[in-house]
Amino acid sequence: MRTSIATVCLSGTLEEKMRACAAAGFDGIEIFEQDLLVSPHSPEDIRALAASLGLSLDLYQPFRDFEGVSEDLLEANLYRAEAKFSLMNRLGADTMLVCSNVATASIDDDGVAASQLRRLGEVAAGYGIRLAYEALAWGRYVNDYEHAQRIVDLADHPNVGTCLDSFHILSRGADPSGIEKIPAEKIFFVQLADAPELSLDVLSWSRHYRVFPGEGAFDLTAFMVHLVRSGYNGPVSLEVFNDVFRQTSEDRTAVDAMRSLIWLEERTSVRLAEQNQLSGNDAGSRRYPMDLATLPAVAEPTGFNFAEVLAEDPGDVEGMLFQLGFSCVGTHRTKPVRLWSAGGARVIINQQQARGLAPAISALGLDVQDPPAAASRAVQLKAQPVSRRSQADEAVLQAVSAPDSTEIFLCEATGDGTVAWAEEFGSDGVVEGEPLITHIDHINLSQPWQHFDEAVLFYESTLSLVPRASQEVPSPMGLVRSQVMCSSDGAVRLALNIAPMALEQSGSHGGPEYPQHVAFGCSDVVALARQARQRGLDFLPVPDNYYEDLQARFRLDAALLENLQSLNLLYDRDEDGEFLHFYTATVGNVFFEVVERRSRYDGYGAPNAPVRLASQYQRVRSGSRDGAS
Ligand SMILES: O=C(O)c1ccc(O)c(O)c1
Ligand SMILES: [Mg+2]
Repeated sequence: MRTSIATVCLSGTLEEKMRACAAAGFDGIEIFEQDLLVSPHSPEDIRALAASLGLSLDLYQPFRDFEGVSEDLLEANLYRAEAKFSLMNRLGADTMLVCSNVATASIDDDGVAASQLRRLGEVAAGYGIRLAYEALAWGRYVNDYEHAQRIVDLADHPNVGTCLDSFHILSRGADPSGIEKIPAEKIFFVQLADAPELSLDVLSWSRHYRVFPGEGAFDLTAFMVHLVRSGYNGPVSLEVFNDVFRQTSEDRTAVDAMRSLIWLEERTSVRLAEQNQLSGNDAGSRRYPMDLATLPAVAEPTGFNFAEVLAEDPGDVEGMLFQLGFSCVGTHRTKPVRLWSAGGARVIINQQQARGLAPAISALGLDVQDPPAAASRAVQLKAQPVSRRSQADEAVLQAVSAPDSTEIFLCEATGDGTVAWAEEFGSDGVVEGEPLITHIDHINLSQPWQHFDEAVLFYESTLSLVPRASQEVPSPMGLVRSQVMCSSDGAVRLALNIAPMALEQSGSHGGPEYPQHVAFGCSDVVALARQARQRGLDFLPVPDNYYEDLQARFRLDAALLENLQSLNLLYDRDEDGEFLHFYTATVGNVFFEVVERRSRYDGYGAPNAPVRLASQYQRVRSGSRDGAS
């Protein structure tokens, strides 16, 4: 599949955008006219730059408000078009996007629109240029791709074809299966964009909220399946108007964009094979002109192998682990790194390269079936491989860096509770006795607001974690958007939170910049909390108002309520079961949670999240670990 991207997707100058597209691995680009108009470089310079970067100039766009106009206006429009055709000849671009008229059309007649497009096609032919006619979802008379196609058919000129844009088609709820009926040679160009579900006028939705495939709610895989079946084999181009992408690093956005397209290509190939099998076609013998690349298929992760906290001075964090019932299993034989363990939960405390750093979650390990295949898939999806110094005889660990810079280690699942690498700590990683903590239940990673969509796409495409419904949690610093990403059996759960901006700024007055946490699963949270209290654990305090409300909502047994309140435990209940949990104080940028899931409770105590955020905020404000409790 030939990949392309519109320059309008990215921030920066035209030159910066082009370099970012090339570095991310795109085959070509669409030049958005505005980017050229404001550039100090001549069309010839841009042509030469594209050639030196190995980028084809697949499209020049947009040409607006052409068809359905009076004869006077048509003359002016043809004059305007001819200027663009000669410009395109200088650029070396041979396809121009003509979008349906939104402003100046006065004649609602397909015959008129078609004959005017035909005249434009005749002029274009003289310049060797093809016109791709696109129905904008808010076009005056033409806003539907099948309507645009009827006009292209009527125009009946070899230089006049269609541009399909998934946003305009899917935002209006149109059925994309009609794409298969369009002759492939009449599809001159294809643009892809996804979008979140929003109730908004379609123009504002399109201009501000488009996202890359896989980051929104549209079924772009189905769209692509119809496109492949049509026989189309031209560029598949991303055209994403997004307020955030336009103001953040173009290099980073281009990589996010490329990841979305590689992943879409894979899912399309898988969906096509499934559908061919269902309909009795032999998938292998069924050939379409478009070649679809695949990725190493990997099974979803089966559990957390470890969490790692980086800290220059880890005393407080290790103290909390001890208070929670963890034991120090050993120190690494060559590095200032210790392994702490309780049941199947392992926490690595790493003092290497931690100078000046407050404690923070730096890495997590996932159990996977085939670590090299999982790492190779992630790297093909543009994840940065992580290299860590290791001795010749140490286990080779596969790892990649997530967009939030957490390092994700892909570890071999052993199934018996041991881990091979623990040997380097002089142990098999299992501690004596029966700790109440059994495993890592979930890990919560704060995400800078501008990289949230990228993070969700990353974790879903590279690790096969599936997003659950997202939540909005009120906090004193603003609304916190929370997105859980989960393996299907819940063995791996990541909770991604947008860090509100106020929290970012709180770093300047000594508070946590992006506090993140590890939640441990436990078999008896009341007993564990009692033991932790005896050992002097600093619990996150919970206000009395919370317990009054809890009683009003759940009519708890008096003894349970007393237990909860005296131990700073939080509580939730739904049709599936009950959830009891507590939080520790925050040290640097990290804190811990302990949870007990009763029956089949599958959530995270969402109604309690505002209580936690407010209590943490109180502590940051009061500037002491004792807070206002
Ligand atoms: O929003 C617009 O005007 C616009 C312009 C060109 C396109 O290809 C498009 O999909 C939208
Ligand atoms: Mg478009």
